[in-house]
Amino acid sequence: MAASGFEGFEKRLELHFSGDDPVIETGGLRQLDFNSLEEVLHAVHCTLVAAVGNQFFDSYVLSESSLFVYPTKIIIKTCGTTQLLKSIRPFIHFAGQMGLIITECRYTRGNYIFPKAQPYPHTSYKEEVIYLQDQLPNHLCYRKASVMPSKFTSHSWHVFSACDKFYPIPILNDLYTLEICMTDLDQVLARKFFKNSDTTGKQMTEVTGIGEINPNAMICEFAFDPCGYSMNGIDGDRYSTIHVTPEDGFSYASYECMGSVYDDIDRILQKVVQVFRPGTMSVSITCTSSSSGIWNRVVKAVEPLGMKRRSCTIDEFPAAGIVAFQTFTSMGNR
Ligand SMILES: C[S@@+](CC[C@H](N)C(=O)[O-])C[C@H]1O[C@@H](n2cnc3c(N)ncnc32)[C@H](O)[C@@H]1O
Repeated sequence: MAASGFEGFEKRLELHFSGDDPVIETGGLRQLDFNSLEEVLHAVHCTLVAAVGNQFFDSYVLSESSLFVYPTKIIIKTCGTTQLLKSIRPFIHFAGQMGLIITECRYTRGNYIFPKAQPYPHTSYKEEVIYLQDQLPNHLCYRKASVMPSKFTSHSWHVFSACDKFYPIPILNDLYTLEICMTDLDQVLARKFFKNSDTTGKQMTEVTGIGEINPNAMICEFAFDPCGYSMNGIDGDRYSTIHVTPEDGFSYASYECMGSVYDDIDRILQKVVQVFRPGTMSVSITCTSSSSGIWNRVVKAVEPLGMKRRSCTIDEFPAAGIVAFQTFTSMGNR
């Protein structure tokens, strides 16, 4: 942990693979054994603390955030001073042993609160991109790196994506990835993420209202000592995940989910804002269809709760599709 405080902002990596049908039908990457996963996490400098899965995917709560393993996709997000990008080579290696080949890589993150505490290769975005370029095989030939700005130096969105020659144009579907980063949490609400001697993660999920964000989700949570909270939600083939650093001075919370444009995203956003009442919030949506205008629904959902939109930036990336990055600040009535 950094001497200055805990770095809540996560680094997030999404890797896609392809292979023969029999490999995928028998579980694909879900067949990765425990020792292999431990080896990858050792390189990243974090550990497994809880796990739950269903017929579609496996989810793991980590000492620093979360890991999701689908048959042909891995999503791993880690915070603190972890070295997330060091997982790329081992994941590609273990997937290769199963006959799976990487087809796509996406890396996203916000702005570190304590950038000077980050170890190599996370010392700067430039260094991260050089490292990513070096780790990925040549067949991922379509690559783009960009920093999407906002009005605040504290919130910008770093995006890198790479894919092979078959997928430069995203496959259109109704799915999106929603990534919310919140700072300056309401202090009264943040106190709920501090443990008493007998507080359980399950109690935090209930008391804070997190359990109401998606009542259909099966939740696997962990309460850290003396404070901090992480959870993974599983709802069919969709995941959601929340991580909370409640300490004053560097409080941070994140919410992420995979959703469909037909879902009630307004309700999800409103519940998330009500659980944390952040001073500043960024909302990033990655989707393949521009016609959905899903990002406009974000403004309509959160402005009535006393958040004002301060910026909106839109860009396009190979395979990932459209990324819309918006920032909001509280109007002060929280
Ligand atoms: C829940 S973890 C996940 C971090 C997540 N990215 C975030 O900031 O929202 C971080 C919180 O747990 C606390 N914590 C306590 N023990 C920890 C440990 N062994 N490893 C990581 N975090 C720990 C940290 O101080 C911090 O408040």
